[in-house]
This record gives sequence, structure tokens and C-alpha cells, in this order.
Amino acid sequence: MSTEAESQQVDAADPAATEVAAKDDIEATTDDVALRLDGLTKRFGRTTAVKDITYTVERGSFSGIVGPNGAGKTTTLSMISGLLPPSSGSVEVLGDDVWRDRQGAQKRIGTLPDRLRMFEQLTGAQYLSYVGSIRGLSKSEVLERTENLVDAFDLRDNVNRLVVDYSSGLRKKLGLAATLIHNPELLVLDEPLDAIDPVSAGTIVEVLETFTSRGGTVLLSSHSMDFVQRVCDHIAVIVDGELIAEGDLDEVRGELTLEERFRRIVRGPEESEGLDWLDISFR
Ligand SMILES: Nc1ncnc2c1ncn2[C@@H]1O[C@H](COP(=O)(O)OP(=O)(O)OP(=O)(O)O)[C@@H](O)[C@H]1O
Repeated sequence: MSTEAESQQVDAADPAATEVAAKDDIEATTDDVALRLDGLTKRFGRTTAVKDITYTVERGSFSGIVGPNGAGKTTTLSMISGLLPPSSGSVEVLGDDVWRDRQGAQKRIGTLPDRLRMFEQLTGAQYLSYVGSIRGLSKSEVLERTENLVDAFDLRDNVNRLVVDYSSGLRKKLGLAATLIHNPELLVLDEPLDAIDPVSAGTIVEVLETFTSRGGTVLLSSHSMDFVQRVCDHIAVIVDGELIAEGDLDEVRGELTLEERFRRIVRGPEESEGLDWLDISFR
């Protein structure tokens, strides 16, 4: 018997060693998880916007949440980011309970909320510097990272203009750049490509793919099935606040395109009904 095999046999007979090995296994598994939702629920008065969602996102993955309008995507992402307290259930980011140590968790998360408020009278560069400084970066880090982000998000031509003059797409790009300035481990992005032109979308996807290739994790919501299908390796479908399908892209869509699968899951009416009067073809 080899020395290694002998030691394995001895370890297997030793309860303490077995316990250590089991603990290592659990830690290895926990290490692979970026986000764990357990029974996450949000009620607004009589409306239950998010119902008992249990969901796990692996570290390094590019995960997409899809669902019809009002399904509960924004509410879910807001609870994950520490912006909206859950009614019940828990959110763990990289092993830490977000709602037990919100500030600690937020250091590890970069958030692009649904309606991002910005300081309108700052220039793009000043806005990034401001976000960097409240994130606790040194002056030199702020300067260096602002420069890098301006280039990465192709904001050079607009960086000295006031935010108030930015278009919706430019605001979104600036907001996305700001989510990265503190080098987070998890990005939580609500509709990141909303109002973004195709060229800028390509730029953003490149940045996000670089982020995941270096161990970061992305969780985003989107109404664009094309985009989700192109970039996400894991998908969750939420309807009426409930998680009704999740898995790898191929598991969720099967033989169909994601858009077809989504339509079947959500069962929207194929045609608009009751709008017969909306017809000018014989005028
Ligand atoms: N602050 C609030 N007070 C009351 N109801 C709310 C509040 N925020 C959200 N809701 C309700 O919760 C449900 C889920 O809303 P949410 O914004 O999370 O959906 P969504 O999937 O992001 O929708 P969309 O795709 O249209 O952005 C909706 O019925 C919405 O009206």
C-alpha cells in the first residue's frame, strides 16, 4: 500500500479527520456560491411581489433573470443589493447574510438599480470620482480607475459634460462604470442594456465578460431574450413573483429559442384581442 493510500485509510478510520474532510467539502461548496436566496419573499400591503424564491448563483457565472412586466425582477434584485428589506427569507452574498451586515455586503456588490439617481450637476468624471471616494478608494486609485473605466465604457467624448445633459444610454453606461469602481465580486444589474445602442451594448458585454473571466459574478435582469441568450450561462424565469424555471440556458429553452420558451411559459396572448377597431386598412 502506498503512503498516500495508507494515510487515506487511517484518515477514514479517524472520526476527527473525517469531520475535517467533511468541513472542507462544505467550505469548497460554499466557496463556489456567489449568491444564495432562501425563501425570499416581499409583500407590499396585500401584494406579494416576490414569493418564496430559493435560488443559487455560482461564482463566476453570468446569470439572467427574465420575466414579464411586474413579475418581481426589480424587487428581487433590490433585496439582493441591500436596497429593499425582504418580508421574509434570506440573501447571502459570498457567504455573508446581506441583511445582517448590509454595509459589509455592499462592499462586495456593484449595483445598477432600476432608477439610478445621479448628481446631475457633476460631470461624468466627477461622478465616477465621487462614487470612488465614497467607496473608500484613495485619490490615486480614484484617478486611475476613473480613467480606465472611461476608456472601457467608451465615455471619453462625454466625460467632461454634465450628467444632466446625458442621454438615457449614456447615463446607463456611466452608472455601469460606477458599479465597477470599487472592484466588486458580484454585479447586480437591473436592465443594464435598456436604452443602449448595439455598439455600446457590445462594449458593455465585453467589459462584463472580462469581469466574469476574472472570477466576478454577474446577475442581471433583461427583457431582451436575444441578449440573455447570447451572454447568460444560467437563467431564472420569474412570473407573478414565483421562480418557475431555472437552469443552464439549454435546460431552460430546450429545443426552442429562449424567446419561444419564454412565451410558452408566460402564455401571453398570441394576438391582441379586443382591438378590432384599431384598423385603418380600409380608410
Ligand atoms: N414600492 C412598491 N409598492 C407597492 N407595490 C410595488 C412596489 N414596488 C413594486 N411593486 C409591485 O410589485 C410587483 C413586482 O414589481 P417589480 O417592479 O419588481 O416587477 P418587474 O419584474 O421588475 O417589472 P418590469 O419588468 O415591468 O420592470 C408589481 O406588481 C409592482 O406593482
